Amino acid sequence: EQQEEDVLRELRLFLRNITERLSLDRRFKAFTKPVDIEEVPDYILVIKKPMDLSTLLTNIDESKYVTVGKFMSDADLIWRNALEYNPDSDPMDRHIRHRAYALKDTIRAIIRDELDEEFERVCEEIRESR
Ligand SMILES: Cc1noc(C)c1-c1cc(NS(=O)(=O)c2ccccc2)cc(C(=O)O)c1
Repeated sequence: EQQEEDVLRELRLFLRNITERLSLDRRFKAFTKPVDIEEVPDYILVIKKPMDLSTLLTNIDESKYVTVGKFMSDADLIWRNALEYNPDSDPMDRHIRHRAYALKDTIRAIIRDELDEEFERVCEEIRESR
């Protein structure tokens, strides 16, 4: 009913705000768009579920996330994929891994500081009721 739509709208605003802030951070430029298959042809052979910040934003707009937890699983794919595809000790791989870990820590710090547990519990109840 209307209250549920109000909660889901507030969730979309919260998640859009986080995603846009991450996209503005220069450290995360390589995570803003899907990895370019022309540039990195074997990427989709290695990475089963590509994810990036612009795709997160589209998913939010399409009401794909009913809880912060569902959003977090997709957001975590971004840095997990980067660690998986760039495991070597050469400087380029190390550089993208440092940014992947910075993304992981930044997402968790924002959620810990800004997500109201009671709000997430209400979102979980809506998910279970659907
Ligand atoms: C991400 C990612 N995961 O594996 C790799 C490898 C990367 C990655 C991919 C690219 N090149 S790209 O054309 O696919 C692109 C450019 C700008 C925004 C988004 C993607 C650049 C870099 C970089 O560090 O600059 C990293």
